[in-house]
This record gives sequence, structure tokens and C-alpha cells, in this order.
Amino acid sequence: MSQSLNLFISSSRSPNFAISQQLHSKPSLFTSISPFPVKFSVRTPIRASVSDLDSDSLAPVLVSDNGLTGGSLSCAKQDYVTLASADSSSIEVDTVTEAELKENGFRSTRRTKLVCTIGPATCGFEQLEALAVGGMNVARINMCHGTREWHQTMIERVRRLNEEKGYAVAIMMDTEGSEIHMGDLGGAPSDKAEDGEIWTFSVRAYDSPRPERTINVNYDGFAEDVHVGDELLVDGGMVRFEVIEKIGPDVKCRCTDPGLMLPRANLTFWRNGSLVRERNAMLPTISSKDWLDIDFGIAEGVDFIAISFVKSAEVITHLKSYIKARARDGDVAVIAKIESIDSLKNLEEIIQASDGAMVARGDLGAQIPLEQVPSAQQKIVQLCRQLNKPVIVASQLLESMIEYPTPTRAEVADVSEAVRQRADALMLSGESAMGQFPEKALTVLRSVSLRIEKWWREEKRHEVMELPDIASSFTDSISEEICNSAAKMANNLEVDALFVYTKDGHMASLLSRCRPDCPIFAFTTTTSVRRRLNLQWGLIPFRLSFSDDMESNLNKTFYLLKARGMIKSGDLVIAVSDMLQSIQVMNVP
Ligand SMILES: Nc1ncnc2c1ncn2[C@@H]1O[C@H](COP(=O)(O)OP(=O)(O)O)[C@@H](O)[C@H]1O
Ligand SMILES: C=C(OP(=O)(O)O)C(=O)O
Ligand SMILES: [K+]
Ligand SMILES: [Mg+2]
Repeated sequence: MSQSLNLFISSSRSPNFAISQQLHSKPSLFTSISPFPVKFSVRTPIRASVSDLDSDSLAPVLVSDNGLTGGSLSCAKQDYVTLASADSSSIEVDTVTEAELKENGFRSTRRTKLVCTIGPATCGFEQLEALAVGGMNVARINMCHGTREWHQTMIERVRRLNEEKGYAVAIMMDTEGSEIHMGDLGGAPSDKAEDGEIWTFSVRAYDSPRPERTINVNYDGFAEDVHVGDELLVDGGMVRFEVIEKIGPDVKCRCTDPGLMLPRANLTFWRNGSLVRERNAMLPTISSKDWLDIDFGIAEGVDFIAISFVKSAEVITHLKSYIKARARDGDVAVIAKIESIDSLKNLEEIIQASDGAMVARGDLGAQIPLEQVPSAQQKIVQLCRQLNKPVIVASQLLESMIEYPTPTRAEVADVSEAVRQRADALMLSGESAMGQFPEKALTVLRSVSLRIEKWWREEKRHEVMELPDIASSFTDSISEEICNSAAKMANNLEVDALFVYTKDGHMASLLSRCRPDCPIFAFTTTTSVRRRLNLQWGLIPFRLSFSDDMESNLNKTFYLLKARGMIKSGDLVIAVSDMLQSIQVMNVP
């Protein structure tokens, strides 16, 4: 009990008081903790200057950084107390959440998490900061676009934002995958195909300026694979062509549905009303370029890697062991993008093998009839929750906001539906990457989420979901039962918050899975786990060092959160932890 202790001292009259000083000696303390506030006794004199303390007002509580709580102190001005690096910054929470908690109380914090794709419209430091302020929990970089240097700069900027400004934005890298797509249009932002026009699609790399009505295709087998009469869909049908002639590597096509084509837009071809997928299915899910990108992501310590066009669970299992052997601190979570027919076929195994999933509606809508996308979404969201994996609903949520400052009513209804389904997260793509109103789009996601969450909570309209047992060991079963019961108690007792002390984040995710009415304060010891929890519904992740002694963890947390104005005396809290398998219900002292 005598090594370097970080001590906090607070007075009952001035609860925000905290001092920080160098450790001068090694005190030993008795821990006599309950009831709070504690009386503590000091076995050996502890020394530090207390000249700036008003000793008369001291009814102090000493809590060490490793969870020890001291006994009574009669502190006169001539006494000396040892204090070290003891200030309320020893609990870390992101700046935006802290402000939200202080302003609105924790009942009204947003539960649905928000992912923003970063692109030319949002790559500046100030633009990234505006997104962080607007509630971005995860920044996504799409490896289909941009250079290695550009991606590296984005990662650096997000990290700098976190360090300098106190945000906790996580980073998701999204692989390109082996999809067939157009070239980059020679740097043009877009190109327009008109009805009846003849365009040439070819593997040729065109010199700049690119000849008119030509499109470069990234896949060498393109001309061999397509047949005259096939239908060619750009971006899942935003523009359509019919293949009319093949001349060597050049494929001549007539535009049948006009529209705007964006650089590197996805291409699919259809024959007799079905997607031609033989060749595509032979391409590896993770291409050699993807592996290099993954190495880069691991080296940069990104928090999530999203894998495009996942077909089976094996590729995920393989990638996870690849990461495990290489990731230095903490691992990188693997998100399976559900965007192909094969991924729907093997849905359960894929989700089971992954750390989360994305309903990638853009490509999914190009592979299955559009009218099947909503039911696929509902099914994926439901399954992910049952299997306790975070799920992101992505693509075209606010597509019209790429060009216009207000969303369509239909888009708002779509966002509401995803929130009502209680997906963990919503994602912006083009809206934030290259749209004209990235911050406004984020504001729409934020305000619609808050409104719908509140409405459904107040109306108690959420259908109860049958949550199957998922534990693989008896200890896990205990954790699962504790979380299910704690969440139920929290709803019945209308508590203000659930507290969970978790080293690897598992207990926190089990609580999140229950989608309780109150927010979940998740305390975890490592920054990487804390960032990863950012993707999960209803979790407010904090970094805090704590011990196996729950009593002192709680005292320390109450003290620190009160000092920062994030909770107040009288708030009703339920606490659970990895270390002590129990449920505690208490009022904040
Ligand atoms: N790093 C980037 N550099 C340039 N443009 C980007 C970048 N990331 C995204 N974009 C633009 O934003 C659009 C939407 O992003 P996203 O949905 O991630 O890609 P995609 O449309 O290729 O699936 C892209 O089509 C592209 O025009
Ligand atoms: C999110 C998706 O993937 P990407 O944007 O990489 O095509 C999608 O297809 O919906
Ligand atoms: K991608
Ligand atoms: Mg996709």
C-alpha cells in the first residue's frame, strides 16, 4: 500500500476542490471506506504543502489513483499531506459529451452513434473539428479514394484533435475490396451521361485530357466478361447502359438511364435480369492492395477496419488472426460490410466472426432488388444486436444533402427508421466526404436521433427483443445475466445512469445490447478500448484507472465526476463490473 499513490483530496464544503502536487514521500494508508464520505486515518504522516487549504473547511476524502481510499484526517495548517498528480483530469471523457452532460443532464444524451466519411469537403483541421463538435464519434476513411499520404494526414489530424482538444473520435479504415469500378475521370469531379449517348468502357488508361465519353475500368477481365446485350449499372443503377458492341478491350455502351457519374463509381453488369457474379465471386475479398492498406492501418493504430464485399466468415477469421499477430497495443476491431448476395447467404457466421457489421446499402442495393434492402437492413440490425455486435446503417441516409441544405422528408423518415431499429450507428458517406453541407447533414442525424430516441423512450414503444444467450463459458453467462438484470432494474427503477467498470469492454457491450432507457457510463482503463466503445449504442466511454476494489472505484468516480459537474448528489446509479460480479444500486453521495 505504499508505492506511489495518486491522491485526491476534496472538502465537503467545496466539492470541486482538488489539488495536485508532486509526491514527496510514500505514505501508507488504512482503507476504511464505507459509508461515503469516508473518514480515513493515516498511519504515517503524509507530507505536502497544504498552505493553500482552508483546513477548517476540510472534511476530506482521499482516494488514490489505484483505488485506495483513505481514512480520517484532521488537517491543520501545519500538517502536511502527500498529494500527487491528483486532479479531475485523471478521468477522460470527450469534450462534446462532457458539455452535453452538463447542459442537458444525462437522460438526454444521444444514444445513436455517428460515423462520418472524411473527404475533400471535410479534410481540413477546422472542418474535422467542426464534425467532432457536431457529434462525430467515428471518422471513416475510404481506401477507394485518396492517396496514402492523404490518409496518413487524416489520421494524424484526427489524433491531434483528440490530443489537443479532448475529443475521442475513433478512426475507421474502409478497404477498397475487389469491386469493379470506373477510373477517377482524369480528375473531373463528375461526368454526365445523357439518354442514348454511346460511351466506351475500357481497361485502357487514357491520357489526359480524357477523350469524351470514355470511362476507364479497373478490372482487366472486363471486356472478356461482358456480353453484348448485358446491362451495365453505374453505382447500383444511378446511371444505366446497354452493351452494344465489343471491340478488343473497348466495350461500347448506349446510355438507357441518364445521370451523373462520380469518380471510381462502382460497376455491375446484369444479364437476363440477374447480376453477373461468377467472375466477381472469384476475386479475393481482400486484394493485395487491401492487404497493404491493412498493414498501413495496423501500423497507424486505426480503431476499426471495415472489410468490403465480405463473402464468408473465413476471411474475417483469417484477418483477425493476422491482426492479432501484428497489432502492437490493443487490437483493431474488424467490421464486416454486408453488401453482397454472398454476405446475406452467410450472414450469421460472418457476424459471429466479426467485431461488428455495416449495412452497406449502396452496393447491397446494386446486388439485390432495391425493395429488398429495407428488410435486409432490419434483419442485419436485429441479428447484430442478438449476437452482441455493433451495427452501422450506411449509405444515402441524407443523399440529397450533398447538394441541398435541407434533407427530404423521406430521408428524415429513413434516418428515423434506423434509429427506431436501434442500430448502434448511422453513417454519412458523400454527404460528409464531398457534399456542400457536411456539418448540416451531421446536425440532421444528431437531431433526428435525439428526437426519435426520446419519443420512443417516453412512449415506451420499443418492442421487447428476445435476447438469446451468447455466453461461451460459465463466467460469461454470469456477466450476461448480470447485465440483463441490471438493465431491467435500471428501467424499472428509472435510474439516472448505469455504470460499468470494464477492462476489455465486454460488459459494456452486454449492457448496450439491452438498450436500456438510461445512458451507460463505461469506465475502462485503456484509450484503445475507450475509443472502440464509441461505436456502441448508448455508451459514454470514459478512461479511468481503477482497481479491483469496487467500493473505492465508485468513490473515486463519484468524486471525479462531481468535480467536473457531470453528476450530482442524489442521482440514482446502478453499477456493475468485470471484477466483482454484483449489481449495486445507490444514490450518488
Ligand atoms: N478520400 C477521398 N478523396 C476524394 N473523394 C472522396 C474521398 N472519400 C470519399 N470521396 C467522395 O465521396 C463519395 C462518397 O464516399 P463513399 O461512399 O465512401 O465512396 P463510394 O461512393 O466510392 O462508395 C465518393 O464517391 C467520392 O466522390
Ligand atoms: C458503405 C458502402 O461501401 P462503399 O462506400 O465503400 O462502397 C456501401 O456500399 O454502402
Ligand atoms: K470502400
Ligand atoms: Mg460498398
